[in-house]
Amino acid sequence: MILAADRGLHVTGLTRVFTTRDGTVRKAVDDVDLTVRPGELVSVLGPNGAGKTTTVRMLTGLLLPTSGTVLLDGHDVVKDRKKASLACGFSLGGDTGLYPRLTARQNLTFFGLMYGLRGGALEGKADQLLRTVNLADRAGDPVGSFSRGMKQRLHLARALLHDPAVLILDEPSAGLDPQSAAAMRALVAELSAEGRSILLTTHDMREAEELSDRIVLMRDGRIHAESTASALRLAAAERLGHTVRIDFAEAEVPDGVGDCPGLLDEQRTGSTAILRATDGPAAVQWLLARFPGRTLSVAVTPPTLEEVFLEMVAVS
Ligand SMILES: Nc1ncnc2c1ncn2[C@@H]1O[C@H](COP(=O)(O)OP(=O)(O)OP(=O)(O)O)[C@@H](O)[C@H]1O
Repeated sequence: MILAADRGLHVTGLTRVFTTRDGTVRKAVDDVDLTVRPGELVSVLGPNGAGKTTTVRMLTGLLLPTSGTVLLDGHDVVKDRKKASLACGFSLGGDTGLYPRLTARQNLTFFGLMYGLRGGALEGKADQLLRTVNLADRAGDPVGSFSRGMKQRLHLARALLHDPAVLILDEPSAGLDPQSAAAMRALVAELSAEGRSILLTTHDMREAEELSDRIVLMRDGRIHAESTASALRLAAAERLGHTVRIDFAEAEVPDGVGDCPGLLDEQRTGSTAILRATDGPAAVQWLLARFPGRTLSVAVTPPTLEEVFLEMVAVS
């Protein structure tokens, strides 16, 4: 029996060291702790080389950790490989993992057999998943003729064949056109709402912010920060300041705006000023008191997730 506390993904002290041919030792992943509970969606963001792919490969059992543990619904990915693989579905994208000469349905049938599905149950599951990922009308076409977006969707269907509790998705919408990417996000959100634990990597800040309960920022193999998108943005505001947009009810931004306390930067276009201030709410108060009845609208926003990310990358 799996205890409720063990459900989902639990990673402790995960470390992977590579030794290159010239003898250089590189810690690609360094002491990573991570938990994704049932129904939670966590996005891992990081610059190229941060260690995301190496982490994902260890979570899915494709790469042995140097040290640390990965539990998938309570099953150790190294010691209890079979049960762990039944608890986890993964979609790593790309051309590997699908047979190009087989049709979409034949691919799902093949992998379904490997998971122990048979006969009507297997056929039913394959049909249901083909509908879920919107490929029912292309079920009989060879996968080699599929676009990248169609392959991404088939990868996801493959990952769902055994109805896993944990889903690991490496850049699920990479390279997709905006419409296909939006459809993929909607699908991932549905799978999360079903109560699965989902961990995904992405370079798309909007995707991360839209989908995630929590965001993990990785750099140099380590977790640099982990929180909700809004908490990360608010914390960054203390360092980077807020953006204050103020529209005046007159043709031009009046003189004196530049005297706003804590001003870091100022841009003016016609009757609109966009300021960067250390304390946004205090700046708004000051502006409203300084220009009473002369403003149409004022909005204060913390740094965007992209700005949080760029700040992390800049600090080395
Ligand atoms: N097989 C390997 N041998 C040696 N070094 C490796 C190996 N695989 C990865 N690395 C190194 O480990 C570090 C992390 O790589 P990884 O591919 O995990 O990063 P990533 O965050 O997924 O990057 P990207 O966003 O480009 O996919 C990099 O410095 C990389 O060069």
